[in-house]
Amino acid sequence: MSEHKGISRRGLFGAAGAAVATGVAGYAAHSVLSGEEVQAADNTGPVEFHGRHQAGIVTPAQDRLHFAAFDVTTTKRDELISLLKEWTAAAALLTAGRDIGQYGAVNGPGEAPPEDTGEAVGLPPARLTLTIGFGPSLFDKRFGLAAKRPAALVDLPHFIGDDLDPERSGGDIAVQACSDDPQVAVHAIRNLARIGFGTVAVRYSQLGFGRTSSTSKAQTTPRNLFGFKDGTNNLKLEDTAKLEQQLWVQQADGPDWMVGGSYLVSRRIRMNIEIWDRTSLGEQESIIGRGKGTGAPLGKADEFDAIDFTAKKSDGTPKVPMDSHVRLAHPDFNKGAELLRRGYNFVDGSDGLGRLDAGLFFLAYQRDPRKQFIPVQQQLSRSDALNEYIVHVGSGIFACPGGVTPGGYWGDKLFA
Ligand SMILES: C=CC1=C(C)c2cc3[nH]c(cc4nc(cc5[nH]c(cc1n2)c(C)c5CCC(=O)O)C(CCC(=O)O)=C4C)c(C)c3C=C
Ligand SMILES: [Fe+2]
Repeated sequence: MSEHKGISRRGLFGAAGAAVATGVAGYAAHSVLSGEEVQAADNTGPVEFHGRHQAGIVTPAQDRLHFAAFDVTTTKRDELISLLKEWTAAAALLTAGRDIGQYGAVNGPGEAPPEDTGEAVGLPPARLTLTIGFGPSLFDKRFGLAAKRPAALVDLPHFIGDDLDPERSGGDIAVQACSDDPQVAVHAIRNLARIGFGTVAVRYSQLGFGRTSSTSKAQTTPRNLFGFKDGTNNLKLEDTAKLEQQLWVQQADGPDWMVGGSYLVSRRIRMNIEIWDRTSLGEQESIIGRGKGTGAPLGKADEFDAIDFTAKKSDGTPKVPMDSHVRLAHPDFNKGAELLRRGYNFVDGSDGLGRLDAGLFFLAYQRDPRKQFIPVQQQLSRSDALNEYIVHVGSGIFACPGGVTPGGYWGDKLFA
């Protein structure tokens, strides 16, 4: 862990006097990290919270997720702004691996509830990132934001096969917490929800494990619950020119408050793994369009070989079938559209019918969902061979603004 001022969770006990209480809304203003991302060799270190873009989008995907969608329960704009300020100050501390508040978990007065819930005491930051997004419903009449709703923040259309649960869909605000330690991610969401009591309420939340995408070429490609490598042909942080083209909102796109930001689409996709597990290896590979062992495109040897959509088998049929997932999702068949996928596996117990309630919590960031997620999903929902094994049961779309500068707060340009 890097050296910086303030009380780290590791050095917390008895150190309350070292906290300097000058932060936003009474939160201890420990100095922020001095600049570039600090990467401990064992992935326990912090990821810089401030910057041009929010962390948690293109920064290397961590192994665990706690995603929460909130409804705003206050009707007062000032209260919402105050909460966003408090959340920002807390997020800067949490991502630096520190307790929140002036006194943290255990150094406050014995008569009052602790400022920090305490379950992360002694744990390192574990690359925690906290990423905020604003849903379409926030731009209704309540907070005077209707004129600031980005044109790209559309309500997602119904897709063929959707079986969405409204209680697992939507949300005024989303916070994505990613970390390599599940306790650190859960602690972050729990404390943000606690700070928000009376102003926001959790609408739904989702835990995820085993990232299903790489967002950096330095990462190995993980596997999803169908056992396939997932994230091979993803946007990666090294593709800087492509990121400007496909991921980050540009000045010309507008609105101003979204420049440097990105749009998040979340889909809770239930995977019928018991049926999948009775499907032959050859059939599974034909459905995805890649080999299960190597992750290579069908007809190729290596994972990162380019897909040859023209290659034919001896019987004249395409090696990568017409209804295979990778063919239908590929930019060549989607007017060049790409996504930065950042999803996680989930298993939420079983469903009472002997089946695991398991799947993929699909998260994808993009510059404009009208040109990216929506047309790609329209095509997939019509023709993807994978549809026999999956069903989309939850959905959200969120405008994630650019990064916070020191002294600023989440959404400051939106509320300016
Ligand atoms: C609308 C976008 C997508 C949804 C929804 C989606 C669901 C989904 N995907 C897999 C498994 C794999 N997807 C793979 C590639 C891939 N998927 C999408 C988009 C959606 N997937 C894209 C854009 C791509 C890349 C296509 C390309 O350019 O080649 C792969 C292959 C490995 C990889 O490149 O990542 C797998 C495996 C599941 C199981 C799933 C729903 C549960
Ligand atoms: Fe996919």
